[in-house]
Amino acid sequence: MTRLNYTLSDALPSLPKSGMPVTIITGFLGSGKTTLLNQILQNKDNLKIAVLVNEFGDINIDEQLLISVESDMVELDNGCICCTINDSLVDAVYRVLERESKVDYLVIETTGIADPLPIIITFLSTELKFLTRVDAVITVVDAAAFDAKHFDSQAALSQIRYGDMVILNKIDLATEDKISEVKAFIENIKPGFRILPSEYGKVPLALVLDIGLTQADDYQGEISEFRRDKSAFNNHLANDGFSFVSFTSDRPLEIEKFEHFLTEQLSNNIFRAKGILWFQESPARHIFQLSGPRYDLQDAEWTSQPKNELVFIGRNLDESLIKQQLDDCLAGLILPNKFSLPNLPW
Ligand SMILES: Nc1nc2c(ncn2[C@@H]2O[C@H](COP(=O)(O)OP(=O)(O)OP(=O)(O)O)[C@@H](O)[C@H]2O)c(=O)[nH]1
Repeated sequence: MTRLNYTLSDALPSLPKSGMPVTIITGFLGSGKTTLLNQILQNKDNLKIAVLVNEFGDINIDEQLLISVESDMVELDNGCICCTINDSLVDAVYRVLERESKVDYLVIETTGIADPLPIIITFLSTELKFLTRVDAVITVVDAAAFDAKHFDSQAALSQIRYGDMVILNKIDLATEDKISEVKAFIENIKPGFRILPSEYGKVPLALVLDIGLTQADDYQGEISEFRRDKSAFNNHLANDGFSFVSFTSDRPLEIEKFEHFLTEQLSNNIFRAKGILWFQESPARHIFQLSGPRYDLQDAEWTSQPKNELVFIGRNLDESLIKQQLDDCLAGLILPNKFSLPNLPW
């Protein structure tokens, strides 16, 4: 990946202000949040950035996709912090604040189906308001996939409504007309909104970190409502109807069978999939990404025992069917030599 010409020491001469600055990266499934986070981490210079990654599913794929971050700087939280807010989020932020080596900045990546509002409110209305400063809520939008139906997801709309700026990502995949259409849609929700077009999250860091966009006073109404009825903020998953299916295996897949699964069997209610794949035919570790109609595989090296780890996210998923289809992609059992049958005398 190319390094940006901006360094953080150029960009952020004024750090720190009061409280640890926090940037919340939100945006729908597959829009490019982890890609943006990787860009930030690759260009962070000497700034000590801790990241809090919240993932929907029971396998931490994002952790394995994050590059150039010291492992002790990542806090993980499976599930969805917007649904289990307060305690787990507050605890995770405390763990960051209590680190021996001082952390300069915290970046949070929410799940793609998270409503960012409860997360923002947790920072603005709990004891975290004395310890941190929400700098900006950045919404990553897929310029090619987003449309006025916003994936039939309340959370996707909330991500725009409660963002402080939009990174209009994947412009390489969108036509000029589509980009204008998405911009107009966003403008309509938030007139005058800052919209930054990008490819693979490549944006100058000075435009995304320490920009002081979040105005706590704007949230007084929501904070009162939240204090009155927390549950109203917690039911988006039921509304949006997303679920996940995860699959792991210590046996390799067969490439041809897996391709057949992708092209012939994959149900169209699967919106997003990601994982680490092991193919019988290849010594490489393959990073698999599927977002809407597109998928790709990137080669990497194994740093641990090869295995398959996959998560599928969508609506009304048939878990047993997906697992059966993937089981059918596994290579046949190969008996290790020591278990092979001896030459019998007859
Ligand atoms: N063509 C293209 N692909 C992109 C761009 N940005 C990200 N991608 C790809 O889109 C896929 C999803 O990107 P991620 O960064 O994992 O998306 P995410 O928002 O973190 O996804 P979730 O964690 O599932 O919500 C990956 O295959 C990325 O390589 C872009 O600007 N152009």
